[in-house]
Amino acid sequence: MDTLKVALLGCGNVGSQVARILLEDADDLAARVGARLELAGIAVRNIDSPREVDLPRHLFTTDAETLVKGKDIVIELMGGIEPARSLILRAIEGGSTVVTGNKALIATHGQQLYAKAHEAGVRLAYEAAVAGAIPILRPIRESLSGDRITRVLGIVNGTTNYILDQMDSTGAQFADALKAAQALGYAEADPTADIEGLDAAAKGAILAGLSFHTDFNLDDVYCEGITKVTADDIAAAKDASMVIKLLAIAEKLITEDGTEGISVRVHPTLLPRTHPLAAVHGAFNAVFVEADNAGQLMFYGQGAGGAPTASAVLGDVVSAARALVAGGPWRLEDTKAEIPALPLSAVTTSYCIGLDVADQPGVLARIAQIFASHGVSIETMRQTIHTEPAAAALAAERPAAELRIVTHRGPEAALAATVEDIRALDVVNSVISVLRVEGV
Ligand SMILES: NC(=O)C1=CN([C@@H]2O[C@H](COP(=O)(O)OP(=O)(O)OC[C@H]3O[C@@H](n4cnc5c(N)ncnc54)[C@H](O)[C@@H]3O)[C@@H](O)[C@H]2O)C=CC1
Ligand SMILES: N[C@@H](CC=O)C(=O)O
Ligand code: NA
Repeated sequence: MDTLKVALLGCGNVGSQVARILLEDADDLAARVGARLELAGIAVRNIDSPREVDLPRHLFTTDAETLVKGKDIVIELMGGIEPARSLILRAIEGGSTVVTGNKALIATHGQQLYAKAHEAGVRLAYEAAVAGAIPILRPIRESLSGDRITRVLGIVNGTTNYILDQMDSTGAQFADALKAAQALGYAEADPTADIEGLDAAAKGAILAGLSFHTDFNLDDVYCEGITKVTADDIAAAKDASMVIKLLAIAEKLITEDGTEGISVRVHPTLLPRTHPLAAVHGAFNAVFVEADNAGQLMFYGQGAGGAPTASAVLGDVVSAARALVAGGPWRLEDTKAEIPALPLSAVTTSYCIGLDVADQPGVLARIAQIFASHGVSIETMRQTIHTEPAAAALAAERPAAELRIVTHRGPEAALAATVEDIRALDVVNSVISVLRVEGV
């Protein structure tokens, strides 16, 4: 039986699990591939760092550049842009198949990497980059390639879903929930990427690119993270039988002037508790795909964590290794559509606006008048009289009330302008929160 040489770059949460599976399941993998996958080496920063998985010391090297030379398959699990990008380019130029889980890299330098892989006739696979263990990229790229996708909507970041879920179900504080997500191996090396929505935005760009056969990168994605979501927002959502989730949404839209475009956005979103995505707990992810002929599909599973993500990496490795054994050519999509990315202002959505207002006659009428002036229609309005007035109300020395207003769907630009005009009203102490609503 032939042997395929595999280099592994990075031995953290995911890399260590990939190494474990390559060694423990070597016989099974060989039977599935038709060749043995020989782990030739693992590039690390420090050979003596403690690791969760016990791996043979002779495999470790700090010389990643030499390790990638002459390998059939290079697996990149270091994360970050450099030196991951240069090492991947070197591997591609050397004729190696590359498997990576690095969404930050694919969403920023994907086009350069695909072009190089295309030129070299090698495969670049990254199923682990989006929604961890969930097979989502291959179904979009292959199973749905005969259909027309119109919308992709999902929870694609495990860390933020874990944090929001803990805050909702146990009343945990944001910082404690984040620490737990880090300890469980869900968070990025710098968790800012998770909580500011950038990780989900990178995944949104990748999903949009494959779904709409065009090139998108991180800059095309409107991105809002969860750092402004407060315990009060979560409690208010609960009162209204809603839940807050960080969603990535990519959809095809026709603008007012008839132009077709794609909107890709990531933001905290209110969903009814009866919505299927509301039942996605912990670090689980779920992605809805809507296509012209298939209708609605939902993909669900573990979106983060060492072993689940390693499963997706190994899936790509086995698939690429089989292609190498069969000696068949690897074809990437040749022709791309050129559908523009649309700004957030082109989107139609619904808002839930939380306001701290003066509790006095005429306030509701003045607020309602502003909605009317922007053509935004109110669906529900809920008023709570503060037992403990907010700081802004105390400063204004007047009784205060909290309003939660949910609008009907309307143009994002009109909704945003409405909020700005309301913010300027003298009877409004503060705009407590603005959350978009889906699924109602
Ligand atoms: N942890 C997760 O749940 C998931 C992670 N990913 C992606 O997989 C990749 C790896 O993630 P984790 O394993 O969680 O990260 P990690 O931070 O646990 O591991 C990365 C490892 O690479 C090593 N490394 C970094 N730069 C290096 C260099 N120049 N030379 C040698 N070693 C270097 C680090 O020392 C560390 O041990 C990232 O791109 C991440 O976005 C994708 C899906 C899920
Ligand atoms: N940090 C990411 C890891 C998987 O992509 C997440 O929390 O989802
Ligand atoms: Na995946």
